[in-house]
Amino acid sequence: MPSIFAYQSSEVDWCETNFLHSELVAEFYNTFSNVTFFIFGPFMMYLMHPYAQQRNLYIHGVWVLFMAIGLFSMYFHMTLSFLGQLLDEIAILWLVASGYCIWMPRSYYPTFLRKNRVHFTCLTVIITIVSTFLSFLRPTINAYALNSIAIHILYIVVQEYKKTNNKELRHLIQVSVVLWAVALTSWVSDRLLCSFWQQINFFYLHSIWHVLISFTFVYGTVVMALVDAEYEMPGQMLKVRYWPRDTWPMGLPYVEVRSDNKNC
Ligand SMILES: CCCCCCCC/C=C\CCCCCCCC(=O)N[C@@H](CO)[C@H](O)/C=C/CCCCCCCCCCCCC
Ligand SMILES: [Ca+2]
Ligand SMILES: [Zn+2]
Repeated sequence: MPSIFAYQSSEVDWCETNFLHSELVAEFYNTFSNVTFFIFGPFMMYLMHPYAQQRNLYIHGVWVLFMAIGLFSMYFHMTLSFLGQLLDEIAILWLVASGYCIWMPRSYYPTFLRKNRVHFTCLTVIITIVSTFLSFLRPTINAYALNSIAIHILYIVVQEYKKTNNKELRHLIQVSVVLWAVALTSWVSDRLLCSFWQQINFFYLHSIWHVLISFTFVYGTVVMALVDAEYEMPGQMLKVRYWPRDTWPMGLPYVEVRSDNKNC
């Protein structure tokens, strides 16, 4: 039985040809396409700092986990080791869990929790600890299980889309869903249609997934911050801004906190 650190000890192997560009890096493009996690992580931490100060400083932990995913994902694609695979998947699990604890609107909590965020956080942490142990049992299904969490997030986002008249929020939800749908199509296609992609020498779908899912996460956090603020930050208004310019057709969204003076 190979060591968990050994190159190619994972049962998962992505469509990109192994060791094509280097003897040390198994999947070159899949490894270096994780660079977006290292760029967006610290940058979003900086842009969202005023919001985190007002709402909850634990939000910075989300960006730390996001960067940890980039690091573990790089290690995984570089080695295709079992340890790399598990670290990557467990970090994703904890990122999703921390997103739930911070931003899940109370109206979606199970009724027995009576809209208590502390109790919801405890329940989420217990489920996440159990899932962390379960992830060792059938490692090949972990990624599919993680992707299926998107169905629940999508349900919440669609409900909030139907409720809101906020044009900025509606636009951000539309962009997030399109980004996520294209990202997921790339991920699934790399997994299931690899022989076709190899015939036409196009091995980049999983790299495209890395870039698109990191953009989805940035857009998704701004969506959740706006939804959450409607319930949890009365008297304060969140204004959506884009880096580097609000007027550019593409940019990184973030929120600015303003006092709501409509009662003055
Ligand atoms: C109210 C709750 C809000 C919680 C928001 C949490 C959203 C999490 C979104 C993105 C997570 C980023 C995951 C990046 C993974 C990158 C590493 C990677 O590629 N790993 C692969 C192996 O290399 C692995 O196979 C990937 C597994 C699948 C991970 C799926 C994560 C769930 C994505 C859920 C996105 C829902 C977005 C819906 C937007 C409207
Ligand atoms: Ca490969
Ligand atoms: Zn990956």
